[in-house]
Amino acid sequence: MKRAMIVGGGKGGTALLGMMDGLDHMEVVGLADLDLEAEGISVAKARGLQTGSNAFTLYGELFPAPDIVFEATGDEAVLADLQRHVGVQTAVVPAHVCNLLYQLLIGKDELIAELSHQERLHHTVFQSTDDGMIAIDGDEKVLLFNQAAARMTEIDREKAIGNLIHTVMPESKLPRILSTRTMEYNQKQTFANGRQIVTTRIPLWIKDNFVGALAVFQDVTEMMNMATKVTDLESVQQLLQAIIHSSDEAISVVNEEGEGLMVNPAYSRLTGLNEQDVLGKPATADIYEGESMHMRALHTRMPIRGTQMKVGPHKKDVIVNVAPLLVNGELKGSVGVLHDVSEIRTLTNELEKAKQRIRTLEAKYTFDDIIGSSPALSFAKEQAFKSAQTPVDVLLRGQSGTGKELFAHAIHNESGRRYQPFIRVNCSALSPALLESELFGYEEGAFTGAKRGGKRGLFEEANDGSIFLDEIGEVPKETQVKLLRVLQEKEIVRVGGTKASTVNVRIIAATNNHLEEAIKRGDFREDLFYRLNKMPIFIPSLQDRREDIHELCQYLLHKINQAYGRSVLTVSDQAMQRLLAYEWPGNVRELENILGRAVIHMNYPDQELTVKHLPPLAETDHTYARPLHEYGKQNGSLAERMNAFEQQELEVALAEVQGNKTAAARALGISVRNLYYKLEKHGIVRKT
Ligand SMILES: Nc1ncnc2c1ncn2[C@@H]1O[C@H](COP(=O)(O)OP(=O)(O)OP(=O)(O)O)[C@@H](O)[C@H]1O
Repeated sequence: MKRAMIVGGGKGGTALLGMMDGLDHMEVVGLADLDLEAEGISVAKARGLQTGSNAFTLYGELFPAPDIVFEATGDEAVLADLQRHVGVQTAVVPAHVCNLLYQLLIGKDELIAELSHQERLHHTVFQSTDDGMIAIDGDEKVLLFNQAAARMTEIDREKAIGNLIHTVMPESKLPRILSTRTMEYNQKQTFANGRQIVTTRIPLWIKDNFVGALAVFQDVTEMMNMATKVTDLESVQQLLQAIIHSSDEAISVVNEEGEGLMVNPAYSRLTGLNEQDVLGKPATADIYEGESMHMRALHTRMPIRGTQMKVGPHKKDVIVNVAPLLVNGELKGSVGVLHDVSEIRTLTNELEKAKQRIRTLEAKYTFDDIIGSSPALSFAKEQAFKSAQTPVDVLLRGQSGTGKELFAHAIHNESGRRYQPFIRVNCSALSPALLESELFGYEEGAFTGAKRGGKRGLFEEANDGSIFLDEIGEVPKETQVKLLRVLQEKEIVRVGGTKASTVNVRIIAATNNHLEEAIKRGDFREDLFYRLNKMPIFIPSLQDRREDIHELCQYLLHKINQAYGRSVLTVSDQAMQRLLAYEWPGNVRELENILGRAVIHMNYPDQELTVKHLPPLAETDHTYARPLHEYGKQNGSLAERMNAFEQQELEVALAEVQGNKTAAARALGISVRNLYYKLEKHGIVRKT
């Protein structure tokens, strides 16, 4: 058995020590190394071998002396000296052989032990962590694939381990680390199944040896989704804020505690308070006078509308609407909208003005709406049309329902005052006292119940426009004086007042009364009559213009169809005969009523109005423009027949000259006075 000594306690020496364990013919007796802490020294000591830092010393101490000295990559010069002085056999083991030996004998075991140790450690860590971990060796084989990795990649662990990473996970970037050997921190990656991860890729070194690469990663899919949602929420919030900010309504929002959360620029403009003054402050911060409606809304969880209060340093009068903010039934705060009362006042004034303008539009008819082309009606229209062009006051005379109001509208609309007010007053509909205060207005305190500040009268309201005094014959005598004053002086005096004020109003009066008789009875002032009667226009009664009945029927049926949603187009010949034969004491209004009633009696799809639809009409003796020869066939005394003839002649003569009495009297060869007498006798005046 040969005795050997090893010089060098590094990897080479350690490797030689291990290798010689298995040799039968050689025994290691000592190991020298300058570094007494070297690995080989520790192993040698553990085996009870002699050790030392100096090869010469150790050689001398070893007895019997060794037969051979091995230099394991140590100092070859030392070895040569040793051989020369001591005469011992020496051998140099080259460095790469030493490394190989180490790898083979010790390093490999150690690596395996290390790996298995690490694997155990890793196994515990790997499997218990939520982080995914994948490790590959230098050949790209999967060494580690923990449960979290399997869950995130949806790849079976058993199928992954031992296989090449790119066959298991083609998208893996770990092979890159094998070539770069550089760590990659927090890299974003998307797996084949769509899950998003953030991974850190680590090169694996064991001692100086590069052995593979490890990836440690977290699934951030949920986080990314959350982040998107948060971003969405943020943009919704931004959108809401932008809406609130762009609103012209003053808005304030408080949280569930009643602390200011948001106000918009309109709020600041109205209250004079900015964000710093209210945000995070109690809801009462902006109130100068009144109770906080925010707090009440939060307390009651009910909206509150129309509360008046004063806000801000300028004590602005506002009306507040507040509503609680409930999200899924949970109270989140309250939102308030403030309205400037002064703005509301302005709006009210505007509304009043608009109302007045609408009232002027109440003069809705024009001459085109006056239907009929009979000479009598055409004459009246002509007169009215002409007078419309002048400022003259007009007196419309005619039976009830002949269209006097229609004429009044048409005159106003044809005049230069068409864009100014048109006020209609029915003088018979108001009590004498009320009529006077309505027409002329009153001063404050004029009577009990008079409004503070007094009230404008209708003449004042109609200033620059026209006033239509319907049923002028019904005006009480006391008021007639005042009317005369307006007509003559264009001045009014309010009830209870003394001061006269000027008005610029055209008067269009109407009556179906025989005013001349009223004068005789003392009921109507003569001076007023003559003043009004400067421009009288006689509207012919319907029985005096039966030729218009056809045209009127068409027009009125159209009007009724529109009102009742019907489509009646014609009147049968027989029904028309009936209508033509009737006396029409109620004139066009009565015709409209009769047709309306008939249409109601018709079945829905019927388009022709026949006799059966007509309500009973009182037959009349007055036949219109009956041919002369037919008079001979009439019954009655000569006086009666002459009477009827005279009436017929008067009517024809009047119609031919469009109601002009002077012309009619001339045509008949009688005086105007006599004509009036005869018209009166036959009741024709009342009708025209
Ligand atoms: N020529 C006409 N063309 C069309 N409709 C007419 C005509 N005349 C009268 N009417 C209609 O007959 C109805 C009565 O007319 P209006 O009120 O003008 O008569 P009036 O003479 O003022 O009556 P009253 O003296 O009773 O106030 C209204 O519906 C009106 O539209």
